[in-house]
Amino acid sequence: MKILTAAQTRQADQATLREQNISSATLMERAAAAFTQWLMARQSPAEAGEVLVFCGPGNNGGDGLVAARLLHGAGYAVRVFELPADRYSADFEANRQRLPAPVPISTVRADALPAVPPAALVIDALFGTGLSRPLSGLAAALVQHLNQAGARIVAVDMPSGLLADAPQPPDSPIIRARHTVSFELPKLAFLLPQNAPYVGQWHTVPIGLSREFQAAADGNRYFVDATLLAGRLPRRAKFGHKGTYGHALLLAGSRGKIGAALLAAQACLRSGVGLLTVRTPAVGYDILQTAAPEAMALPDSSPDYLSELPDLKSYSAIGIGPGLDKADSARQVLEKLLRAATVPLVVDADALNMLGANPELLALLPPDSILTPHPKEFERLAGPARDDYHRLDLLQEFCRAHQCYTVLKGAYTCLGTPDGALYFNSTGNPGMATGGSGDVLTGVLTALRAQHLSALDAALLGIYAHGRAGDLAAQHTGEAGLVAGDLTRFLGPALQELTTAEAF
Ligand SMILES: NC(=O)C1=CN([C@@H]2O[C@H](COP(=O)(O)OP(=O)(O)OC[C@H]3O[C@@H](n4cnc5c(N)ncnc54)[C@H](O)[C@@H]3O)[C@@H](O)[C@H]2O)[C@@H](O)CC1
Ligand SMILES: [K+]
Repeated sequence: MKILTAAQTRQADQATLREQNISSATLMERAAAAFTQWLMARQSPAEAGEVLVFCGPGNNGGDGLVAARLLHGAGYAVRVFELPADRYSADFEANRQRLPAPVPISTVRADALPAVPPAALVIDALFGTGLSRPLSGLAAALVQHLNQAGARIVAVDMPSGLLADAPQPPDSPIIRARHTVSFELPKLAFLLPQNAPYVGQWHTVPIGLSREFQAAADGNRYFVDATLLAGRLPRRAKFGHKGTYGHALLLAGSRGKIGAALLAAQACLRSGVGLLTVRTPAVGYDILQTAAPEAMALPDSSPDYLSELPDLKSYSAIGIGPGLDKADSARQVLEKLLRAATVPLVVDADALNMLGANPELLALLPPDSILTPHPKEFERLAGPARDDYHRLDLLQEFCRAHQCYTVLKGAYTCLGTPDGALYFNSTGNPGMATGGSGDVLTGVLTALRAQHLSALDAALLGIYAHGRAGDLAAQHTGEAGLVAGDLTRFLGPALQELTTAEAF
């Protein structure tokens, strides 16, 4: 799905009203009802305790007023507090009128901020996508007051004070929500680590926003879900043979890091490749032949580090990096590979660090290569980022400048493309923050590229299936117990879920 900006969200709102011939009040009722249902499914009136709804002057506040009415109707103990303002939105005014008389409503005053018991449930409906600048004055004081109260906060659409798609100055007052319940689509802000203390866990609830508008909207930021991947992974052909599914080469491993080569190899084998050859230093030969008998091993003459580039003519894709170490001989192998390769490359780990240390090599990257840095490796490639937003700018610039695909690994792994698009992955869990996870990803991506998928399809399917394998594995191991080898076991089911169904 697309990630819309705050301005586009407003336009989507208007398009929905026109398309469905409904009033803005109806859409607000629908949105607030979806929010309320989400809340009621998780907190009974007894569990919620006193529900304090804080409303700003716009439509976010209007959502809060509708939620207050619906919660009161369902037996929750509700109080409403509104921010003083010169002007309230029309739908705010209308819903203030509709608030049932037993629900107390008061105006927030700077000299007497309302008491917020720690056991209360706070609904933050102060500001949503209409926020145009950091909060100041009474709104800022109220946000700080609410954050300090220690009560559970559930934010409507956005934690108030956070901008949907732009950074704000450090120390701007922002609600620290435990949950943020947003409408239809996630906001860019939710996907960046620096905003996690404010957003808490985020959820989306459907409100029937115009599909046509979403499909046609300009923009190059996407949230990678199963719908976006539909049709990208073909079924295997009945009369296919191992030659149909490509021959991958992995250049990986060094003494003490043969495990990285092995994990990449196992992941590659589990991702549908027809044939796999692994080039390791001689120390890896017996290990690979024993632990991954399906792969062919092609040992280097050097015992501990790669030193020679093998003949490349048999391979349909090549992955380099896992466990390589920073030996000079391995750097020379990388350079020779960059000069010689005519097939897609996947570049990871120490191979990326070598590119960072020798930026002139970046010019040799074959077009449509996929790079898979974590943020530290990316910093070595593209320089330091001021914040998470600036890192995305650097990612776009880097991919454009080097005409490559870059998978910036993290909680919402972000794929940058040569044309400047950003794709945020939706799968995965913190259990995957463990040694070897990245080696597995390199194996998956190399396998998908070897099978002649485009760089975009391979990268999207690869990051999603890798995270999904992590989610399936964690159902068995828990997050803390997850090791990278578990991922390889669940790649098959993860890819199967994505495989295009046979048309009738
Ligand atoms: N787009 C959608 O799909 C829907 C949006 N709805 C709600 O409408 C919200 C957007 O409503 P609005 O556009 O009215 O915007 P908001 O309610 O987010 O805020 C706008 C109000 O805040 C004031 N304001 C903005 N920045 C401020 C600042 N820094 N300090 C003090 N005041 C400030 C504005 O003057 C205006 O009065 C969404 O977040 C959502 O909660 C729903 O009701 C219906 C569906
Ligand atoms: K809010």
